[in-house]
Amino acid sequence: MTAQILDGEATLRTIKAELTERVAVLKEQGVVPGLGTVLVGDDPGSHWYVGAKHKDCAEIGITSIRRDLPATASQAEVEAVIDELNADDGCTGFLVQQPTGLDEFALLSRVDPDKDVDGLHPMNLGKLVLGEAGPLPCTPVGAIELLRRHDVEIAGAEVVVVGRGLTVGRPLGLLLTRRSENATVTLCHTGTRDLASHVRNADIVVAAAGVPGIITGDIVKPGAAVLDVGVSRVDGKVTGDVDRSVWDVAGWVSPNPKGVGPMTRAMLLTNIVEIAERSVRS
Ligand SMILES: Nc1nc2c(c(=O)[nH]1)N[C@@H](CN(C=O)c1ccc(C(=O)N[C@@H](CCC(=O)O)C(=O)O)cc1)CN2
Repeated sequence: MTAQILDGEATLRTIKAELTERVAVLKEQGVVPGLGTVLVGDDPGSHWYVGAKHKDCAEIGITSIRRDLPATASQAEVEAVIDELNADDGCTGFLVQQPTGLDEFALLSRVDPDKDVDGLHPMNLGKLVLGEAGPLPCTPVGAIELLRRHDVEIAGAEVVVVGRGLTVGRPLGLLLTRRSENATVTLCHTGTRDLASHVRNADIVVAAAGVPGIITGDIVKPGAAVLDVGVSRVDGKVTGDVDRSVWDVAGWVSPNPKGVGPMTRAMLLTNIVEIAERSVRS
């Protein structure tokens, strides 16, 4: 068996085409959505991600504001830029690219929750826990959208999420257990005693551990959907958590790159457009 591909790049292209039409409608109503990004330091990966986000915006008609700060920037200097974007009417929403090397909880908390396009402000994470509407974190919601758009059944599925980080594992567990998704989730992490026994039972596996090759074919249920969200750099190349042997056993695999990464960008664009649409309605 060779698994089918959960193609994030093709899905990003489809979502961009849908959003281009929604941005055009907003413009007819006098609203031009604008994304702001705050980038601290010289990390090449972060520079690539931020560059890609601005390119995506330009392609669908969203303006963007880029604030790049040196690695020597202090907490207070970054917070001053956040205050500036909070007050800027041309900025529909913005994000602070992670990692910054600074106090990230303080930075996230300082972003106006109504402009939080990453869905990572404590108030918006609280809304997710309470089941209230609000912007959702881009990578976990992107993983779910990737499954949906390839007709992988989520309701009733046994899902194993490997990794308990703030941007992927923890919010993904919350999202998948909402009534709208209705999955049963096991959240595994570095303290899990027998990872293989959990993965063997799963209809859907989401690997976000950042450990290259941690998910191997011998521990995957035949026909399962396996999403590779882990990002490590091995000899300068992006390497995921899913070993090549999984492709011979699984029913679906999201490659890495070109799987969930592009979906993170698609959901960021969606969050910006939704915030702009809400501003028209209110
Ligand atoms: N403020 C945030 N910081 C970070 C987030 C986030 O959601 N918000 N997530 C990651 C990085 N990230 C978005 O910022 C991101 C990751 C991956 C991709 C992507 O398209 N990747 C490509 C490959 C890129 C490469 O070759 O390096 C792919 O998977 O095909 C986009 C955005 C951490 N920080």
